[in-house]
Amino acid sequence: MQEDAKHRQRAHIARAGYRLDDMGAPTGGRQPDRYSADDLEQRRTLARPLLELLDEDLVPEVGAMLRHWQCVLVLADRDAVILAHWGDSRAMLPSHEDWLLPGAQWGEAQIGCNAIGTCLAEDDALDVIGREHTCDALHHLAGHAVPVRNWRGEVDACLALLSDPYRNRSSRYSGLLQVLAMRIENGRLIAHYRHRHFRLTFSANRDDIDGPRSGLLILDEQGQPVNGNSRACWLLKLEREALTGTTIETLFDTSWSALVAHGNALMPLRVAGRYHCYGQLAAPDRLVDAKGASTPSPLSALDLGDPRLRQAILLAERLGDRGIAMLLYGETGTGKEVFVKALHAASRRADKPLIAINCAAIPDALVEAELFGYVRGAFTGADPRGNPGRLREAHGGRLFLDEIGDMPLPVQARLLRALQERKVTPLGGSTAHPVDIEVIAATHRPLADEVASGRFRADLYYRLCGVELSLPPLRERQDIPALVQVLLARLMRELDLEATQSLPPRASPALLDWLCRQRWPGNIRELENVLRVALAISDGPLIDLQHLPANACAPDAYVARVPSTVPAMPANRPVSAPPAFGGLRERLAAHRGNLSALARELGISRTTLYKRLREQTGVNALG
Ligand SMILES: Nc1ncnc2c1ncn2[C@@H]1O[C@H](COP(=O)(O)OP(=O)(O)OP(=O)(O)O)[C@@H](O)[C@H]1O
Repeated sequence: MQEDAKHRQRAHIARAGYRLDDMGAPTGGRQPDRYSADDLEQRRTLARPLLELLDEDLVPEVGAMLRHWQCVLVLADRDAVILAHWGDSRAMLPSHEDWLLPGAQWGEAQIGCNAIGTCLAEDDALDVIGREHTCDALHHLAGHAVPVRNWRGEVDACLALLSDPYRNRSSRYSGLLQVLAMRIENGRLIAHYRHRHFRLTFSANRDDIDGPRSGLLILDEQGQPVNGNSRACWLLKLEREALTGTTIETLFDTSWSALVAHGNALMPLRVAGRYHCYGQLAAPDRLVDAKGASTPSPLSALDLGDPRLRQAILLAERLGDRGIAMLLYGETGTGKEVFVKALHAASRRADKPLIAINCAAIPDALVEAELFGYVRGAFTGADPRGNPGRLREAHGGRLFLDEIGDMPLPVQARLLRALQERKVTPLGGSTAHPVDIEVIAATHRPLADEVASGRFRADLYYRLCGVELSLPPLRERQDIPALVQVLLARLMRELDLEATQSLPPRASPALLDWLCRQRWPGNIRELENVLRVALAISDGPLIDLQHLPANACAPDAYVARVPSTVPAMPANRPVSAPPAFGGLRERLAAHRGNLSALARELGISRTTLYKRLREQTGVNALG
């Protein structure tokens, strides 16, 4: 086994030599190149969950060990760029200090054979000691590195321990790195699947079933394996991709129902008739939740690092269950609906209905019936069976009144009464039905202005506005790189590219820079559309400027879609800056009246488009 490891190690270093011969190996003692502060910031933003996991959980546990061993723990990203380091930098020669600064590039192309760059090139754990380094400046260094995997099993970072070769304790360093890498891989898998999937951990050692060295399989609700950690693949002698083609029965000589019947108790298993082990099943958090255990809020999943969005999330988390009406501000496409769904899912009413009504999308004459319902035969054209209305449908749960500013004045008076009395009387009826609902309303324009101009009732405004939350426009968000990554991962699933593309899509630094500088009148919806096309055009995992759709390619043309007079947003107060949608009727004609196609082109929702058409032309675009 040890011989095997030595052989692999020699093979890695030999292959590095061939690669470097091809590239023209750098030698000497020059300082490593460093990325600019902006680029580094983007890289650190993308790696934020990983950095937090290390900072908050792992490093505090191993910090004493690092000090005792006088070594430095280093995290580098997929491109071998140093993101952070911890520990005792006395392990390094003083002349090495710059080599550890965040942004330093340890790729083979930059500094030749070294633990970090070569580990990432080989996708395998590796030691590079003393003179095995290409650069003489590193001859007084011992490096040990392991690849770090994401939930898909792909290497997206590298952890290394660096020390003085005379203090080097190779086997201990490698052991520690392996445990850290396994904990990271397991943590990322669990975080990704925890809400909807079962987790089966298995190990020959019953006392170590919770340990990082146990196999971990992710199973869907029918018990079908969908993913697993590297250890599970090794124990089951399967490639990760092959897991989805197996069943519990073939893997463990037991049935899914037998596993479920054991609940979360430890149970003996046999790995495909070969050897005995122990297994333990954990239910999805969604199911555990129902039994009262606490899980992270789905709202916090929206927090990618923007301070204003974080403030809205914190407020919503604190006040979501206190019966306080909330008024949500945000331009079109900033994610108001996504936010409300997450808020509801995070609240105590999560298993009760969330009923949404878009006041802008319903003809004025029907809003009242839609909200309050009607009895049989209340008016011509009504459903002969009557209709309970949206307020009663939301009973026990939450009512989301989107585009509240468009609610007709007479309906506002009725809504106020219903909210105060907590009772609803359907149109044409005489019985008042009690309703218990939380209310959240959303608007893209300041409701206070609507009140001042007499288009919105002041008393209803105060009733709805227990607390104001605002979602920042995309152009002001500070977490665009992280959001791009989230959107790319989702679009990859949506476009079904997972089967054909093994690496997760990644935006190039140039593209991220460009995306961060746009005005985005259609906000996240528009960004999503641009990325959807770019992902479809690109034929590999790296999405770059040349993959942008034609209308976005020329940055000037793209920015010019929004007049330069668009006012800057005040820091804390979201004000709608409606994009310039001139010539809508002509554009609609060009799409042969297809509203969805035009909405897609403009990066706005169909509802917003419909409203803009009404505002511009005074004509009902649908009719
Ligand atoms: N945090 C997020 N992560 C990923 N996608 C998001 C996020 N927020 C919004 N989106 C996406 O952006 C698009 C617009 O979101 P949403 O419909 O919630 O915005 P909105 O503010 O309600 O828009 P409108 O006012 O036009 O109805 C959707 O496709 C949604 O999936």
